[in-house]
Amino acid sequence: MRVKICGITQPQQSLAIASLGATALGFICVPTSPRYVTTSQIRAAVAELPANIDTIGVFANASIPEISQIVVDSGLTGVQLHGDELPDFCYQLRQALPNVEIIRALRVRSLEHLDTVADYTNYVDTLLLDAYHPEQLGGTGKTLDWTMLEQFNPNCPWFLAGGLTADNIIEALSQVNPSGVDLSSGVERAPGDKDLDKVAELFEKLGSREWG
Ligand SMILES: O=C(O)c1ccccc1N[C@@H]1O[C@H](COP(=O)(O)O)[C@@H](O)[C@H]1O
Repeated sequence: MRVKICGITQPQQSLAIASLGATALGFICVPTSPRYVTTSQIRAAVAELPANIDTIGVFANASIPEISQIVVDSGLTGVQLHGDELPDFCYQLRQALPNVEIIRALRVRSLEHLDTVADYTNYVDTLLLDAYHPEQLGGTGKTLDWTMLEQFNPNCPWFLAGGLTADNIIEALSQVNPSGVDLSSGVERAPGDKDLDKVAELFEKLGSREWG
């Protein structure tokens, strides 16, 4: 299972979190976020990491030239679109960045909202489901109603996100069957400052689940 730890702001933490077992690290490129990092901070973190770690830039309603510039300058392997980006935007981004993973994050308000997922699956590599919050785009610590996702089985891989922690990850995965999980505030001391003990506990829980 892919495990993405998002909202990294400190290069030394990115290496430590990768060593603990993360398969992907996320860097917030949304200027209003308390976890925002600049292109040069991302480049410094990416340079420290082994090549098998996916490095994902998180954007919200940025333009294709802006996203492309940051991806090229920092060496990111993927882009997470966390705003109101439409399927055509994902298609255009794919043309601009053909070798970069495109993850469309959907902030799910209701079961009906899940119907929009089918509009995206032809244009993205991966989906990500996050909880809806009326004032914040992400990193809210709010969980989704997992029972709503019991039958969720899109035509592409998907991450479960939203309020996941070492304490609730096993319960979440007993109800839904994602290709990966994505955690941010649930493994932090403060926004952007990851708690390595919580990250280690997360991987212990995930490891014990894999071995039954
Ligand atoms: O973390 C942020 O500050 C952020 C800002 C703008 C868009 C997305 C953001 N984070 C994403 O939110 C989800 C869930 O976070 P949490 O585990 O509930 O804290 C995650 O995918 C982050 O990438």
